[in-house]
Order: sequence, then C-alpha cells, then structure tokens
Amino acid sequence: MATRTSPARPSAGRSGGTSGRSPKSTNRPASSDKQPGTQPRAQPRTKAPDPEPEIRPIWPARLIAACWQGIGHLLGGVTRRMGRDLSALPPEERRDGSGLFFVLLAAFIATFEWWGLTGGFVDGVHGVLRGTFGWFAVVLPPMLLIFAIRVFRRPADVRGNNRVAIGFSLLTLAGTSLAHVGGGMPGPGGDFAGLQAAGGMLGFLAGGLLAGVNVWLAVAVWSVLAFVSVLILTATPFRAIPMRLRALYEALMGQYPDEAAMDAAGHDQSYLYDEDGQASGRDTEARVGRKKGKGLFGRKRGADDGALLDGYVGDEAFERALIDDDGTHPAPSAGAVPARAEPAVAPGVRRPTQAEIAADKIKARQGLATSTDAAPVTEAISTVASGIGGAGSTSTGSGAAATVAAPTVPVLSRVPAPQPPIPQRTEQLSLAGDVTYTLPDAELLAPGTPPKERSEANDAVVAALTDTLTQFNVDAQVTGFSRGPTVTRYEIELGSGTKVERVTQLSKNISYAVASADVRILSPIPGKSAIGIEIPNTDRETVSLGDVLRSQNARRNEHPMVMGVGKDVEGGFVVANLAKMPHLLVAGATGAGKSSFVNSMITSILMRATPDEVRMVMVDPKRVELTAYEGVPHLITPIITNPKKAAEALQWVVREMDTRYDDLSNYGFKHIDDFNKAVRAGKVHPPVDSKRVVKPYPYLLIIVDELADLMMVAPRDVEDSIVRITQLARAAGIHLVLATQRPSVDVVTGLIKANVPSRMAFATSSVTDSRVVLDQPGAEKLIGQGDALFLPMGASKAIRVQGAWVTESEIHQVVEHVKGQLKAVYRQDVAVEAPKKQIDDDIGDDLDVLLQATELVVTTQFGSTSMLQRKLRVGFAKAGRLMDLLESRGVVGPSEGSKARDVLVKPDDLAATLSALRGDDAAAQAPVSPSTAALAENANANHGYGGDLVADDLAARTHAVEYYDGADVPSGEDDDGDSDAWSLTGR
Ligand SMILES: Nc1ncnc2c1ncn2[C@@H]1O[C@H](COP(=O)(O)OP(=O)(O)OP(=O)(O)O)[C@@H](O)[C@H]1O
Repeated sequence: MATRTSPARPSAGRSGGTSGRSPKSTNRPASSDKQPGTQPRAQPRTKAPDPEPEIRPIWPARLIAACWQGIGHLLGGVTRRMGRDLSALPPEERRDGSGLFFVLLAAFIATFEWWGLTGGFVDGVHGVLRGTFGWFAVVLPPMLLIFAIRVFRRPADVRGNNRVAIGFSLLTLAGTSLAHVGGGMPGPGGDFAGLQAAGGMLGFLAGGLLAGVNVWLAVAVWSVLAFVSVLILTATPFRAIPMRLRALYEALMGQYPDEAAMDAAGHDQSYLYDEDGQASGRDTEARVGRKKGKGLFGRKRGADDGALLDGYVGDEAFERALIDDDGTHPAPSAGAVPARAEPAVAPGVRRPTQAEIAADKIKARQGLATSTDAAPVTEAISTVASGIGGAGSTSTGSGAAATVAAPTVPVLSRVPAPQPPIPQRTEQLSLAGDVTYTLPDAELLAPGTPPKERSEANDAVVAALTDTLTQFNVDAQVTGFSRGPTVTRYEIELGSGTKVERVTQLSKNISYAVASADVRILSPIPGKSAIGIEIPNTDRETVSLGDVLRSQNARRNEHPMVMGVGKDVEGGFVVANLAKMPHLLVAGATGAGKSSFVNSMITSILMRATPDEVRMVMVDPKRVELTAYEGVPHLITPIITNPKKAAEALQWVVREMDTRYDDLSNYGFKHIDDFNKAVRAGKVHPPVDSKRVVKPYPYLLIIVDELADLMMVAPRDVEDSIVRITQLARAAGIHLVLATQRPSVDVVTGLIKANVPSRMAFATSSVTDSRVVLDQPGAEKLIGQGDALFLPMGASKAIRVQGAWVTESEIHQVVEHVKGQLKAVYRQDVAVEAPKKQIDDDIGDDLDVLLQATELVVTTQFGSTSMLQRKLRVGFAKAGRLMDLLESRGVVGPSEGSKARDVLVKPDDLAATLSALRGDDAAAQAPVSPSTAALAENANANHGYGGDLVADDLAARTHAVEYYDGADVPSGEDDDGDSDAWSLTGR
C-alpha cells in the first residue's frame, strides 16, 4: 500500500499567521543548542520522506484492501458522527478495518442465528455456533456490534477496548455457564441437541465442574461474575453503582433533574417575567440554550468546518466571573449586582402587574394601603414559600404577625427555587489511562437551615427606622426589605425634593435607634433609586455550601472551576467561576472567615471537578488550615507549609506558565481551553519526530492561605512571580487565590493589587485595610464570621455576601471519597530546586565583613567608603573593594566622586539581601536535581498533565531550572537569625 502522508495541520493559517514563525527544518536541534528558558518549538508537519521503495501487492489484493478500507472508513465515519462528534479523529489513528471485521462477524452470526434459515451450509454454521455457545450464540451479534462501534470511535484507547473485550468475554462465560445449568446440565456424550439448547461446549466446560459440586453455588458464582462483567464493561467501581444508576435513570428519562423537579412541583415558570413584567422567555432560552448547540446526534449546528474549532474562548462578550440566575452572563447594563428577580408566583395565584405594585407603593406612601391592598404580593410570596417546604412554613408563621405590624412593607427577597440534588454529570468521567472517576455524591454536603423571609426583629427595625425618619422630619419611607442570612437590607425611598444626605447624615441616629453599631448605608442601591440600610440580623443563618452548590445557578453551569461563594443580601445564591476572576485576593482580620472561604472553594472544586480538569497547589504557612486535603489527587505537590518552598513553587508556576504559552503560540491558540478542545478533537499534532503525546492541560489553581508569610521571606521574588503569573496566566489556565489577614501595603503591594482584579473582603480592622482590599471603605463595617464584600472582576460595586460554610466532617467525607478514587501523583519538578549559587568567587573570604558592610550601609542608608573604613576598621583598599562588591550586588549605586553613593536597598529588604549574599544556606539543603530522564518519567506518570513528555521535550524545562539564579532566593532568615521567619507571626 502506498505510504499515507500526514495531512497539513488545519490550523496552519492561524498558527502560522499569528505566531509569525518561519517554518523550521524537521531536524530537531540538539537540546544543547537551546537557549536557557526556551522551550522546544513544534515543527510544521511535513511529508515524511519515503525510506525505501515499497513492494506493492498485486492489483486484485490492492483492490480488495482498498474496498475493505473504503467501506470501513465509510462505516467508521458514520459511527463517529453519532453521539459526541469524534469525526476529526486523525486518519492514522483510525482502525476502521478492524471495526468492519467485527460488524461483518456480527452480521454473519445474526444471519445464521436470528433468521431461522435452513440448508446444508447454514445448518453446518448454525451447528458449530450453537454447539460452542449454546443459545447464548443469539446474544453474540449485539455484543460484537457494540465492540465494533467502540473500535470505530475510540481506536486509540487500547486499554479501554481491552477492558470491553474482557467484559464481553466474561459475560459470555457467565452466560453460557448459567445457560448450561438452566438447560439441565447436558453432557456432550449423546445429548448434543440438549447441549446446543443449553450453554454449548463452552457452558459445559466453564460451568459444568462447579455445577457438579453444587448447582446453587454455580448459579451464585456465575451470577456474580455476570454482574462483575457488566461493571467491567461500564467501567463502574462498586461504590459508584448508585450514582451510575441515577445517571442512567436521568439519561433514560431525558430530563435534567431540575426540570423534572420543577415540573413536579408545578413550577409555573413565573421567573420568565423580567422586571417590567414582560415575558422574557428566559427559562425557555435557558433550556433551548442547553440544547441549541447540538443538532442531531450531538453534532454542533452551524459549525464552521473550515475553522480549527467550532468556538473559541474569546468569542464571549461581556465576560464576567459571577454566574447569573440563568447561568449566563448578563449585559453590563444589569450592573454589578444581578437585578433582583421578582418573587416567584405559585400556580393559581395571579401575578400582580408592575402597575399594581407601583400603585401599592404610592398608596403606601400616602398612608392609604391596608393589609388587603398588599395582599397580592404577600399572598403570592407566602404561597410559593409554603410550596417549597420548610422555608415556607417558617416564614408564613412569622409573616402573619408581621402583616399586622408592618402591612405596607413587603419582603423583597427572592424566594429560592426548589432545589433537587446536583445532577450527576452524565458523561463518563474517564481519566487518562482508562481510569473512571466518580465525583462525590451531592448528599455528602448537608443542607443548611431553611431561610427566613422575615422575623419579628425585621418588623421592629422597620418601625424604628420609620420612627427615626419621622422624628427628624425627613420625607422618606421604608418601602421594603430583603432579608439575607446575615443582614437585612431595608430600602428607603425619598419624597420628591428630599436630599439623599438627609438620610445618610442620620447614620448615627439610625445605629442608635436599631441598637447596632454595624449599620451600613448604600446610597443608592446599585440599579435602584433607593437608599439601602443594611442592619445585621439578630438571628443569623448559616449558609451551607451544599445548598449553594445545589442551587440553580451552580447546577446550570458545568465549568469545573465554578465555586459556591455564599448568599447575597437578597437571599440569592452567589456562585462564581474562578477561571473568569481570573485571580482573587481574599483578605480580612483574624476570625473574619477567610479560611472557611478557602475551604468552601476547595471543596467546591473537589465536588465538581476531576483531577484531569483541575489541579491545585496549596500553600499553607499556618500548617493547620489545609491539612485535611493532603493526598487528594487534585494536588500537584504535597501541601507546602514552608514559605521558602512556597516562593520556589511560585517560580515553578511561572515556568509551567511559560511552557503552556509555548504550546499556545506553537499551535496557534490564544487560550488553553481552545488548545484543550483541539487536543480532544485530535487536531493538535506534535512534530513528527517528537515522541510527545499531547494531552489537555488541566486548570491550575494556586491557593496561598497567608500571603504575608511569603512576603516576609522573599518579598521581591514572591511579588515578581505573582505579578508575572497574574499578568499572563489567565490564558494559560492558571489562577491564583491569595489570602491574607494583613491587607497592608507591604503585603498587598500596588503591583499585586493591580494584577489581582477580583477581591473578597471579609471584616477588616480598619477603613485603611478596607481601602487596600477593595479600593473603597465598607469592609470595616462587616460583622465577621463569613460576612464579606465580594468584588468580582469588572464589577463596580461590591456585593455583600454571607460566605458558604462547610463543616470539617463534610470536608473529610469529600476528601475520603476523592482519595478513594485515585491516589495523588505528585510532580517532582515542583520541588526541584535549582542548584543554588555558592558564595561568589569574588567575595571569597570576605563574606562576614561584606555582610557587616551591607548591614551598615542599608541601616544608615549612607553609602560612604570612609564610613566603612571607620566602622569596620579596615584599610582604604579593602573598604573600596567592599563598596565595589556592594555596587555589583545592587546594594549601592555607582560612585559619584567625593559624594556618598546612593543606597538602593531599603532597610525592610535587609534580611533578604543578606540571605542572598550568603547564598550557601539554601544550596546546602537543596536536593540533588533529578536527571532530565527522571523528570520525563515523572511527567509521563502524571496522567492528564500536559502530555507525556520525553526527555527532549523536558530539556528546556530543566534548562530553566539550571539557569535559575539561586542568589535571588533568600534563605528566609530574619533579623533575629530565626530562619523560620513565618513563626514570627505568632502562630
Ligand atoms: N461562612 C461562615 N459561616 C458561619 N460561620 C463562619 C463562616 N466563616 C467563618 N465562620 C466562623 O468564624 C470562625 C473563624 O473563621 P476562619 O477560621 O475562617 O477565620 P480566618 O479569617 O481564617 O481567621 P484566621 O486568619 O485567624 O485563620 C469559624 O470558626 C466559624 O465559626
């Protein structure tokens, strides 16, 4: 057969055009030729030179082979287009000939076993099949057909195909054995017809022996094996059986559980109405939206077959981290805070029109409203609330009392929609290496307390506010309130001609009237002509992470980086996509709830993402906050507790980012999601002479639980790494979460702040800290324990949320489940430290005196040679030499004649500078750098991690390691000579 040439890369135009690289020769340059820090470049695919003239078979053989392949490809192409579109499988990976063989075999057996034909040849074949398999021969065609489909669709998945083959073989053995027992255990001698009607020779051989011992034992053993064969075929671990059954049920019913539950609950889709009372069709859109991307058999409609991918990450306009009610990203006009949804209306209850609501408000202003006037709204809310269970019953009880006390003040909170469990992701989560992974069951996270819509405390506050406004003769009215888990926001509308300041000036009086120091005034409430007064609830509610993850917002979005944030002041669930933040700063005083937030975040990821989708690096200098997660397969390196190591890990992240960027630019993509999509579709081909197997890159989430501890040991290195990562890493799928309890300018420096766009501010101890975190005051007024202001990227106003809470025991259960699925495979190269520079030759024996000179110059900020002469009692020549050394190390500036030199290092950086000069400290502890081959082996062991790298491909990474300048990494010794600098924080 003629040699098949590789097709030109479909991305040629895009990649070639954008990267602007000239095509290189297919001969790879030797790794020694590479520059430090450079990565191997992919080579354009070219036709492989024909090594030798081929010996071609005779034409009839070629004709038959061509027909066979042609029919095979045709059938394979059709099969691959069914279900998930795999039609782009590279030609060299297709095994359509084998698939065709199994299809024909299935057809052959079906012809003789299913259609009852008779005749000499037919009888012969029938006799052989029945004699071998008994009546089980009837089942063989569908099994062969299923296997053929698998070979057509996943030819490269040899392990998976072997598994299916083993499963079917075991099923055949079990089936024939059971048939043998069921058929009266006929023997081959004499009763051959009986053997054919039972399990055939196979059944006799496999089941006869055990059945001879005890029939029931044989039935039990072979039934269990039949069941096991089904588990093997479906790649189902024992513990995943209930989840798989539920997924099967959902798939068979063809419904998302939320739809089913909403239909069952008689939900009338009232949330289809927008703020103007217009039918927005949002629900329909959401449902259609879920399906509209797919046409028949899952093929994307309107796919531009000429493009490398159907859609690129950059296609999305108005990208936001916050996930809105319908799971989409609303237009910016909606403002930073999602527009308040109208309360849901129960079936049979007429929804009041906007005009009626407005009329109610006006009447209320004029003091005309009666409890009957307000009835439509109140009735609608309580009816729905009672329809959704506990929440309703609680609120209805208190609501009745409230109606008497404050009939004109409606509750504005959203009524939470019914919450059926998180749908199990129905596609099989098979990881690299044919490992099947089951996400933790939603039930592991307990539901929280049912939310209250109003309590007597709320009515008391409404009365106090109204009283205060009246006392000070302010023409303003409390028009409603929305109760969140921690605070309630009371809305005040002003009469015409009344200044906003009239109300805001009263903040102290309001605090006094409601007996709370933590009153926060919002003027105006974003998106509304009303003033908001947030007052803490005397009866706070816990927001359970389970409830947040089971909410509609979270369930509609399958992105693996989606996390449950908490609940807003209106009682709506807040869910955000970490990938879109793209980096997050979490700050707040001790006990404000940072660590709890970080726990919720990690647990969200473990609940929703496989280790192939998200990998994490955890830095926990406090040593106790994140220990529960040790050993989860999502970790890329053991949890880092040493700040020095953490600083090095950040440098590894920078290198990893560079590697990913190299891949992106080589293959012509702008975002790792597009690269991954193309890899999964088989559209990314490594250079012909590379042994690399390209695999999708997982998202990489780096969590630092206390940034201050890192900034203390290596401020400049840490800042440099963070800035580089945050500036670039978004497209590489690398995201940073930095938590600190010291949001001061020396920890959250201007550079870090500028590059970390999303902020989560828990209660801070001062308004200055609030300004550092949010660039605005407000966080100092928060009441702690999970009360936070969330400012996602792009939002102009922060959203007040009560953070989601996950208990220690829930975390342990989730971690146990995850660890039970897969063991952590750590990447050794994260811990690989570059060989550190020893004391520089030019310093020689003068290290001690040089350190003294540095200390002197930096603490006095005076770069004078004569001062060194005097204080260190050295001669002029030596002092001059020391000054030259200090200049070469960047401690002082160049000589300016008789003037003292500029001192370039600030006293704060003295410890780091001294450590850098010592140089030998870290080097002595550094492990021996593993060989390139060892690194390659390790990287290959890391399934799903960017692909199987071979030594050549890793050479560049190790280059980066080799050229890594250890002198920049201070040892972490502080002024006290205590190398465990983080312990100075007192923990
Ligand atoms: N979302 C929440 N819901 C309910 N309670 C919370 C929440 N977050 C925090 N808390 C309460 O506040 C306590 C302190 O929270 P956490 O340990 O997260 O604070 P922290 O800011 O990390 O403090 P530190 O910096 O000292 O570690 C928790 O033990 C818990 O009781």
